[in-house]
Amino acid sequence: MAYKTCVSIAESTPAGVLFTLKKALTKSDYAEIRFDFLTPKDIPKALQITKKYHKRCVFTLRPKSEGGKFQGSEKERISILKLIAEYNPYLLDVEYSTISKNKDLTPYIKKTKTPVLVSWHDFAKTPSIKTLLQKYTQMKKFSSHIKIVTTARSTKDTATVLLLYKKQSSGLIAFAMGDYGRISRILCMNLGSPYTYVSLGKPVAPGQFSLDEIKSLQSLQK
Ligand SMILES: O=C1C[C@@](O)(C(=O)O)C[C@@H](O)[C@@H]1O
Repeated sequence: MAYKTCVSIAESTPAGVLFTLKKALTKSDYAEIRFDFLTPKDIPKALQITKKYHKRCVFTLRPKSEGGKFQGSEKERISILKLIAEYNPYLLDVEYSTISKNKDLTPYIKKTKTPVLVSWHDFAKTPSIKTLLQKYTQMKKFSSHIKIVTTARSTKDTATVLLLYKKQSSGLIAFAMGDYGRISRILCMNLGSPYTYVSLGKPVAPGQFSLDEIKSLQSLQK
C-alpha cells in the first residue's frame, strides 16, 4: 500500500513557505501550510506566491486555544479562514469548535467549493472510545473529512483512537500524538487515512515522523 504524506509547514515568512513547500512537494503527496505561523498581514502574499501548488495543500490557521500560533481575535481568524477558502486548497482544516460556533462559515465555504477537514485535538489525553464516537458523530454533521487527534499515554490509548476506523475507513484521519502514538501515524494509513502528517526536519507536533523516515519504511514494502 502507498503511504501518502502531508508535510506540515511552519514557516514565518511567505518566502520561507514557498521555499519549503516546493521542497516538500518534490517528495510528498501533500503539504499543510500552517498560516498561523505567519503574521496575518503576510497571509495574502503567501497565498499569491504559492497558488500553483494549492491543489496539493491543506490550509490551517490554528488558534492558540487549539495548540496553534494565531494570536488575533476570533473575528479576524474567521475572516482569514474565509479568505483562504477562496484559494481552493485540497482541504481547508477548520476546528470543530470553530465550525460549530460560527453558523455562517459552512455555507460560506460551501460556495467556494473548498472541501472542509473538520478537526479536533486533545493535547493532554485520549478520551474513551464512547466519547470519541460522540465527538465523531457531531463532527460528521459538517463534513465527510474528519480529523481526530489525541495524545496517547499508553499503547491502549493508541488502540482506542484507531478504533474510530471501525466507523469510517475513507476520509478519516485519526491517530495519536506522543511517543506511544507514533505507531498510529503509520497504522492510520493501513486503516484508510488519506495521508499521514510528517515533518521536514523538526517535528511540528509530538511524535511526528520525518518525510524521509516514512519514505524509508515505505521502501521496505514489497
Ligand atoms: O492536526 C494536525 C496534526 C498534527 O498536529 C500532528 O500531530 O502531526 C500536525 C498539525 O500541523 C496538523 O494540523
